[in-house]
Amino acid sequence: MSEAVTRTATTNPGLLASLDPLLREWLPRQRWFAGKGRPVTGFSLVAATELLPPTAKQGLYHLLVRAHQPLTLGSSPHPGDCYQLLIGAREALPPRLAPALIGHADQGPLAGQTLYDALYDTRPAELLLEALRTRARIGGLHFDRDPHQEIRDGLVPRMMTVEQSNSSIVYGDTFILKLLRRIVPGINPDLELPLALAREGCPRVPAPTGWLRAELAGDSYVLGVLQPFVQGVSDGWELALRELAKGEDFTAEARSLGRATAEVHTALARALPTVTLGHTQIRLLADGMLERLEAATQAVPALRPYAPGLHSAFTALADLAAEGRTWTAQRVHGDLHLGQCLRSPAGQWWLIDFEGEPSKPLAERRLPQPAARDIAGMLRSFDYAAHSTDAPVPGWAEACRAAYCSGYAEVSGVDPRMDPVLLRAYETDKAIYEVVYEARHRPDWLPVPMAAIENYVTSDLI
Ligand SMILES: Nc1ncnc2c1ncn2[C@@H]1O[C@H](COP(=O)(O)OP(=O)(O)O)[C@@H](O)[C@H]1O
Ligand SMILES: O=P(O)(O)O[C@H]1O[C@H](CO)[C@@H](O[C@H]2O[C@H](CO)[C@@H](O)[C@H](O)[C@H]2O)[C@H](O)[C@H]1O
Repeated sequence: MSEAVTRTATTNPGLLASLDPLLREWLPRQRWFAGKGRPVTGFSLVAATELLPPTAKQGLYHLLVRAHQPLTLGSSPHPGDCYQLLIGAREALPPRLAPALIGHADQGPLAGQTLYDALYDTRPAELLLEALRTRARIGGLHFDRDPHQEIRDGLVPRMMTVEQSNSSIVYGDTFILKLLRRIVPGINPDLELPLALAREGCPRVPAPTGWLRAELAGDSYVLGVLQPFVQGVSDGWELALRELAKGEDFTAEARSLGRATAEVHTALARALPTVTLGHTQIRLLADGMLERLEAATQAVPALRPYAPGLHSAFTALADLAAEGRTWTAQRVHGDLHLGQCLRSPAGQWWLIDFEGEPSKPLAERRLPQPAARDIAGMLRSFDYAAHSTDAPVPGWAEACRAAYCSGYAEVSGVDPRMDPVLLRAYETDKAIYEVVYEARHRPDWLPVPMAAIENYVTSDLI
């Protein structure tokens, strides 16, 4: 295997001739495809790296492929998002790889071969781990690791089957490798923040063991992060729904989650620069929220009747800044919700997935922001859980929200409820984001954030 990973890479633009017709069908169906609802008008190959010696029987290609999509119907094609793909080619697929099928190529260099998503396949997955272990460099792909953490040989890979925005492979219940699907140049917070937290010795986040980057035309792209796999965990979302179904209280867990969030925020504020936000910056923040509201009402017409009411949450924030109020901003998680929190059987909470909101530009995701942004995300999540159950428990979300804020205050010394205008602005912004997210990805869930939207415009309560 090490022979394979040290081979010189080749770039083969002809591959697209084989892939194009198949990707047009397959790519838009993937959960992680970011351009849903807009037709794909073509592809261009950003990079292609052969990871196995091509034989008549099997091929393995690491590809970065740009999908061209017009911004709106009839407009000119825009450069499009770039996706990371690991494409396998075989004469025929064994039944265990049926879920990975992309299609049968009938043109180009791979004509006659069956193409599939090779992350599901054992040998390609092993090869990625081996490359990280040996710090391999294959063409523009740089595999690296923390020299202080050992990566054992012989760990058996399995593809994760949970709903997620990227794709992850678990190795022998010891490591988890997340391969980012939509990739952008620059420092990715999904690697940057866990590395910074590891340096601070923060025990609430798994410390990165390895990482995969691409160096292309002077730009660096983070493609994947390997972390220790926390065994036997349940995520906060599963736990919350389980307790709700039993009509059980979740406030002890919510409080402990508030404490864990504050631990992470405190460590991030120590590890990376903080700034003070004054009138100008808060005005920009509020303007951004207003713009997102405007864009969301275009995308989801059901939001339109609520727009004036939602507007006031953002103007109230700008008004406060105009009166001279300032806020501290720091690096934050950026997309915190119950599904990003894992609880180990020993009762410890771990926070994962520091990518931020994937739809936002990287530079924006890396800006220091008030910690209230993450807190608002979690508060929304308790509300989501309460609205997603068949057996609603009156007051459940409110009690969890209060316990979470109390736990947060116990560790940080700051109770988020003391800043209701900021919290409300962030919660409203998050609920609007969720409306767009659900409309695009899970239309059946749209009523959940819509209920919150309705509530925000009819109540003053946080
Ligand atoms: N270190 C870990 N230990 C155990 N499970 C993990 C770990 N990291 C992620 N997971 C599992 O993988 C899922 C997806 O991870 P996440 O980082 O949220 O990916 P995505 O960005 O694709 O949504 C999580 O919901 C969790 O179930
Ligand atoms: O894929 P990610 O976890 O990075 O985040 C995206 O998907 C989430 C759904 O899987 C979405 O979260 C929303 O639904 C959750 C329940 O499934 C709920 O706990 C969250 O509060 C709610 O925001 C998230 O917004 C989106 O970015």
